[in-house]
Amino acid sequence: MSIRIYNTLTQKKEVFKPIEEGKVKMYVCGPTVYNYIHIGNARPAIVFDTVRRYLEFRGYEVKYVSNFTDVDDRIIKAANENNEDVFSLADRFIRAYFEDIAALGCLKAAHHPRVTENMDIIIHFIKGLIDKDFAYESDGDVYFRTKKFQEYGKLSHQSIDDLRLGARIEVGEKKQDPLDFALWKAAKPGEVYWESPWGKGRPGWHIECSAMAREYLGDTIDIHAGGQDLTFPHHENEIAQSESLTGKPFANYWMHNGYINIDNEKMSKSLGNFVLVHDIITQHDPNVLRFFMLSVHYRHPINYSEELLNNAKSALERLQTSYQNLKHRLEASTNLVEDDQKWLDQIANFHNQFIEEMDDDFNTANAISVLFEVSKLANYYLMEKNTSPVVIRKFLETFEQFFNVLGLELTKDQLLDEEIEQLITKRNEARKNRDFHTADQIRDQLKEMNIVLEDTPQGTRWKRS
Ligand SMILES: Nc1ncnc2c1ncn2[C@@H]1O[C@H](COP(=O)(O)OP(=O)(O)OP(=O)(O)O)[C@@H](O)[C@H]1O
Ligand SMILES: [Zn+2]
Repeated sequence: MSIRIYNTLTQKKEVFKPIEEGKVKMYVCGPTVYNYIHIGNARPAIVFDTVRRYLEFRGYEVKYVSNFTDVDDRIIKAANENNEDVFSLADRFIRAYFEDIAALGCLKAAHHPRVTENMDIIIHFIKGLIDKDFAYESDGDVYFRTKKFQEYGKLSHQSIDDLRLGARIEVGEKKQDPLDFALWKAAKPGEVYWESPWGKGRPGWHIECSAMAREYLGDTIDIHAGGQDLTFPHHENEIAQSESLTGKPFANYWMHNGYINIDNEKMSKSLGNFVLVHDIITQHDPNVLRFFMLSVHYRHPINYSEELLNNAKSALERLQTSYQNLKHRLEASTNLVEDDQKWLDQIANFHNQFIEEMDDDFNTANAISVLFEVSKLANYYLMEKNTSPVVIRKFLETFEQFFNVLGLELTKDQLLDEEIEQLITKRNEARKNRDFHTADQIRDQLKEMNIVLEDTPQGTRWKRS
């Protein structure tokens, strides 16, 4: 079986064929760093990190690049409001971004290029477009000549004529046609600027990604990704710029994640309806947030609520407990049992199912359902009187592999079911011996670990609070 990817460009799932066998070049549009990221911004980071992990699991060597937009209007505004210079503000939020996404289990990219460190290659790219008459200078600004790129609209499936209907030239813009967009913006007085052949200024947003993707990955890349809102105009413009310059396709597969919504409205900084990753990971294990995101297919919207996050927490804990119980039992299993093969076959079957689901456009939601099937089978197996280390190890390995592909952690500071049972037995013995001091100590120790005991005529019951 091969991996199939839903390609926004063709609006179809397509079999994935890399440009170079065994290698994948992948570019994911990164954040504009003027604030902490909210959980909507975290979705592309988590989703495409999982795509990368899965491609690596399937044997590809992935070169993953994700940029920082570290100069733009919003950054300049935030820096002014904060009485801080643009560079130090951007730097602060880049550091915060790395901390947040590392907590969420995202691997580092091969490169995290910043716009301000790639000004030469951006200016060079713009010059190339002017030389080919795909761009023109106008009073210190440079604009892309959109109508010259015949295929404009192919990613967002809109015709140039339709787009023209909605386009206006804003006050202060010096373009020749309403569809043209800025590649270089002349600096306003007092603004941060870079020298260029067109005077002091800074780049437009779209050109940055075209230039940096080409610099770090080449003319044509395999996968270009980002949130759904980037399809138009950002990615459409990236295609126009890159393909006009090189005459080659820019990216073979375009992937877009759906929104994180709150009360069915897109979470965004401008609407103020956001939950910062920075805050939420002080209250919840970041693994829970990652698990929550991956429980839904990446193209579907997620309506965020605290309740859903709590459900994700219990679901993840069920899987983790199952793993812990297996681990605990491993030491106690010595027998090779005759029907080992029957269990091993069932586990292998789940293994194949997991791969089938992930091959199908990275369906993490269904892959997680397979994990629950593995866990159900494991719990059932642990009820057997004789267990074999071979089978237990296979269960453990399966959990470890799948959790690793999803970027999730299996262990946490929690007592195993069997450890709890042992402590309860010890406590009951102490009570029988009228050693109430020890009995109380055990009860307190368990309480600290959020385990509540209830003594009933049938014996002691326990639950996690
Ligand atoms: N609510 C959301 N759900 C999913 N992805 C999102 C959401 N909001 C932004 N993104 C994605 O986050 C990534 C980083 O985007 P960026 O830093 O430009 O944020 P943004 O779109 O400006 O956010 P905001 O709309 O809150 O200002 C992009 O890939 C973008 O598509
Ligand atoms: Zn981009």
